[in-house]
Amino acid sequence: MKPVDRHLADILAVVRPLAPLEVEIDAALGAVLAEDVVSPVPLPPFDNSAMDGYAVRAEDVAGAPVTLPVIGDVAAGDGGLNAVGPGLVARVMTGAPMPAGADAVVPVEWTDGGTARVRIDRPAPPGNAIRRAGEDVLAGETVLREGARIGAAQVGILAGAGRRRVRVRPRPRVVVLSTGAELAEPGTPLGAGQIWESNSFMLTAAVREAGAEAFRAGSVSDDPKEFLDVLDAQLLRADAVITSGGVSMGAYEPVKEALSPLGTVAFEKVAMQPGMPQGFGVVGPDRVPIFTLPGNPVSSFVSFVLFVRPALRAMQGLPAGPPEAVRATVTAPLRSPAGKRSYLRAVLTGRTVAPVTGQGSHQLAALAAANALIVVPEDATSLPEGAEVEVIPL
Ligand SMILES: Nc1nc2c(c(=O)[nH]1)N[C@H]1C(S)=C(S)[C@@H](COP(=O)(O)OP(=O)(O)OC[C@H]3O[C@@H](n4cnc5c(N)ncnc54)[C@H](O)[C@@H]3O)O[C@H]1N2
Ligand code: MOO
Repeated sequence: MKPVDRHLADILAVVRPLAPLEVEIDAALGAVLAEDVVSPVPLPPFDNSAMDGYAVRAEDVAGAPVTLPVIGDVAAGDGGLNAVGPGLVARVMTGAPMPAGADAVVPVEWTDGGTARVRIDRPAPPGNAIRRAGEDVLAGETVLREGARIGAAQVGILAGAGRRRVRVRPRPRVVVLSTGAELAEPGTPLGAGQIWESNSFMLTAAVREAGAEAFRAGSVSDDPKEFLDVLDAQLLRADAVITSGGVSMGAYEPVKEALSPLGTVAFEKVAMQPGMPQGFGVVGPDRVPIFTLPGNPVSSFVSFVLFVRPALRAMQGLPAGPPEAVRATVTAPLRSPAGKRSYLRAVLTGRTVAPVTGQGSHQLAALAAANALIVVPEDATSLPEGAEVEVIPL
């Protein structure tokens, strides 16, 4: 059987980062930056008041209480300003440029709030309540680096640094397709021998959690011809395809039957539990990567975490490799098949990890109750309670 690490390496050798493109910052959320972003000006661009109050010369209010004449108002957005001469003050608002001559702001709470003359009750030291030009960012300073995921705060600084468009790697568009004659759409009644279709919903959600865009193409029955037709129609909008089911040893394995003759998708047994039957390759004229995951829901999910998520990271230009793991002490003895790496569903709490009840690869409720996978190495068939194990947080 093929080692897990080699299967991932084979996948990462094929997938490529998507070509960068320029988008409006409105549309950049969730994408990965494909350039360093530099601010053309200092931020803030000018010295300005941090509070509503009065721009003063600190030396004039050192002996407060004092009463001084107010020469006028400076609002946020005001341009041409009068200088504040000795013994004079100007009323200023938060964000307003500091008038020349003034070197401190007295908050309105420290005054009687006067508009022609103002009584100032407390002294303000030089620099009080002033936000200096360049205090956040210097002119020419890099505010975001290539490879950063763009979240709300990153959209904020793009706009704040005056950018309207930005170069990003787009979110990969991933088509998700389930196969199986037994599958009924959730929300419809179950017929004899049917189960509700869960994998396409779960994998679509997993794709979105991984920062990519997902299109759920629903499920097709066990007819390889129908599978190929649907795949063909979906390829137009796909940077990658994920299928579930139809890849093991049964009499009706539409995915394997349809794709094997192409010669571009390899179906292999990977030394892992769950998730042994795996397929990966490329399809269509654009050689779109396709992941054919096993149909058992837990197998599908674990395969996504181990193989598809790293590939989607690589397509976004992010560092890609095996999922990050931590070490923890296990609260119960563990068993694992010889020669396979097991990924047991578990609850990780601090530095201890407890396997959940229900380790079958059909036991989706147990997966939903878990927040981590315990990794049991290929050469271990059992581990005692208290053993230190590797754990992948989910
Ligand atoms: N004789 C053998 N039988 C099986 C082997 C084997 O090596 N020899 N491998 C087993 C393993 S391991 C797995 S995993 C499964 C993989 O099978 P397939 O990928 O072909 O998937 P199916 O047969 O279509 O389905 C398996 C199982 O999962 C349920 N399923 C499938 N799709 C969905 C879906 N979208 N939503 C919910 N549940 C789904 C399906 O009903 C089956 O119960 O093969 C073993 N057999
Ligand atoms: O890969 Mo299967 O997951 O062992 O049930």
